[in-house]
Formats: sequence, C-alpha cells, structure tokens
Amino acid sequence: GLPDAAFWWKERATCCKVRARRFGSQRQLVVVEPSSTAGVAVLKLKNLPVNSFSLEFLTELIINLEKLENDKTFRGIIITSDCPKAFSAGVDLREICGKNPAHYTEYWKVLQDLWLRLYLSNLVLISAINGPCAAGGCLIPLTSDYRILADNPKCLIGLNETRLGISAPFWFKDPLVNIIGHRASEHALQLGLLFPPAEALQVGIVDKVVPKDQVQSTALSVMTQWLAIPDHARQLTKNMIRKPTADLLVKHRDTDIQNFVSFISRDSIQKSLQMYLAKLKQNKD
Ligand SMILES: CCCCCCCCCC/C=C\CC(=O)SCCNC(=O)CCNC(=O)[C@H](O)C(C)(C)COP(=O)(O)OP(=O)(O)OC[C@H]1O[C@@H](n2cnc3c(N)ncnc32)[C@H](O)[C@@H]1OP(=O)(O)O
Repeated sequence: GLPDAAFWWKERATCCKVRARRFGSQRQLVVVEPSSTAGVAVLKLKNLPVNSFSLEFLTELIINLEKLENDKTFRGIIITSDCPKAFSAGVDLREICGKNPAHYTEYWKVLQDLWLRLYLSNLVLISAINGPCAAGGCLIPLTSDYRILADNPKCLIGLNETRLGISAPFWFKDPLVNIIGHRASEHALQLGLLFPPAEALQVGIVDKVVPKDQVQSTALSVMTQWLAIPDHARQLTKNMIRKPTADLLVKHRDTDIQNFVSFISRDSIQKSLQMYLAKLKQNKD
C-alpha cells in the first residue's frame, strides 16, 4: 500500500486547488481528451511556447492527473505535447531565477508533487514524446511506464542540467538509473547529454522511436498491450518495483526542499541560470 504517499496527495490536492483559484487564468494549459480506445485518456500539454514548467502549469497538470486517477473509467493516460516547439523545456527558468526563498520553496514542493503523482500512479502512463524534451521535462517520460520518441533530429532528450551549472535532483537521477543503468547514467548526467532519437533508443532512455506522425497511434497500440494485463496485478507489481525509489523522496521531502532553496539562492547559481536564459533568447531560429 501507499499510506505515506496517499497522505501527501490528500494534503497537497487541497493546496493545488487553492493555488489554481489564485491563478484564475482563462488559458487552458492542459487538455484532456478521451481516446478512441476505451479507458484511455490523452493528456495534451499546452503551455505555449515550449511547455516549460511554470507554477501555474504544474498546478493545472496535477489537478488533471488527480481527476483522471480518481475517475474509474480510465485505466491509462497517453501524455503528449500540443506545442509545436517542444514536448517540454523543463523547469521554467523564470520560476527559479530572481525570486525569493518562499517562492522557491513553493515551486519545489509542487514539482515534487507532480513527480509523486506520476511515479506512483495506478494508471498506465505512456509518454508520446513529439518534440524536444530537456532536463525537468524528462520528469514526465522518466515517471511513465513506456516512452515513445519521434524520429526527428530536433527531438533531443536528456537531463542536461549540468550544462546550466546545476545538478539534477536525486529523484530525477534515481528513475534514470533504474531505466538506463548506473554507468550510462553516470555518463549522461555528468555530461548533461541530450540524446538524438537513435542514441536515445540505444541507451534505453526511450523504448521506441517512430516517425513523428506515428507517435500517437503507436502509443495507443502499446497501451492496448499494457491494458491486456489485469489492473490489480500490474498495479501491485508497479508499486513493488517503484516504492523503494518513491519512498526516498516521500521520507526526505523537507530536506530536499531546503537543499534546493539554499542551492538555487546562491549568487553563482543565479548568475549561471540568467546567462543560460539570455543565451536561449539570443539563439533564436
Ligand atoms: C545540493 C543540490 C540540491 C539539488 C539542486 C537542484 C537544482 C535544480 C534542479 C532543477 C531541475 C531541472 C532544471 C531544468 O529543467 S532547467 C531547464 C532546462 N531546459 C533546457 O535546457 C531547454 C531550454 N530550451 C531549449 O533548448 C529550446 O527552447 C527548445 C525547447 C529546444 C525549443 O527551441 P526553439 O528554438 O524552438 O524555441 P526557443 O526560441 O528556444 O524558445 C521559445 C521561447 O521559450 C523560452 N524558453 C525555452 N526554454 C525555457 C525554459 N526552460 N524556461 C523559460 N523559458 C524558456 C525561450 O527563451 C524563448 O523565449 P522568447 O520567445 O525569446 O521570449
């Protein structure tokens, strides 16, 4: 069972709803549609231009995931992007640059919430990665049960944090190690590698590479295979495999937040994030 996580979810769900009311935005940043396959929802990320994780976007994402988790008609979710430029550009650098410790604390808690909600989901999660996917953006694929990447040279995927002068948190590193192994993670994380599709498949950070126009249909056919397994057996097995990794975050959330806030508040870290953001703005196509 998941008593610790269940407790956190209940408490955090209330916080999310309060936060959602605070934003009161008219923009729909997450679109949920039923698919042609019964019991399967397609969740489209739509925070233009690059699905960077703003606090508002994270909040909307968590609320939608919670609704799907609690709706017994759904057994699986395909997560994809509705932004032509990216699957996700990861953490919105404006959320972790030039703000105060209270803001960093709130932001990190919400990012942890998203990770827990995804990693311990009872539903089958398939990432249909139809665009570039960098750093924090990999949170969704790495917590999914299966990853399909579009075969396009622009569709780079990986944890490139070190290139920004920061380090991926342990709860990004652990799923990566679980998926691609210790040595490959050591290499990929230290060098901040962003893998093009063929290399991503070879190292194992994705399970399948298909032409971009087949990502969605492939996700549906893979989902059908996963849904052929009785839910209770699959869920018990998923939980058995993932619980030790999830427990590390559940048990050390507060320390992790403190570490993040003190790390991100350093002048040297702020400077290198600002430089990276400025470089992104210069390198326009
Ligand atoms: C003791 C230790 C404790 C633990 C410490 C933890 C430390 C922190 C860990 C933080 C965890 C994760 C970090 C991250 O996720 S950082 C984000 C990393 N992301 C990236 O490197 C991707 C950056 N983006 C791109 O490479 C490209 O934008 C793209 C996705 C490939 C798309 O390219 P494009 O040419 O099609 O579009 P582009 O013009 O670049 O972008 C459009 C506009 O979007 C802005 N933008 C892009 N990415 C971000 C972002 N992540 N945050 C904010 N804004 C972003 C970009 O600047 C453009 O804006 P504008 O149009 O110029 O205004």
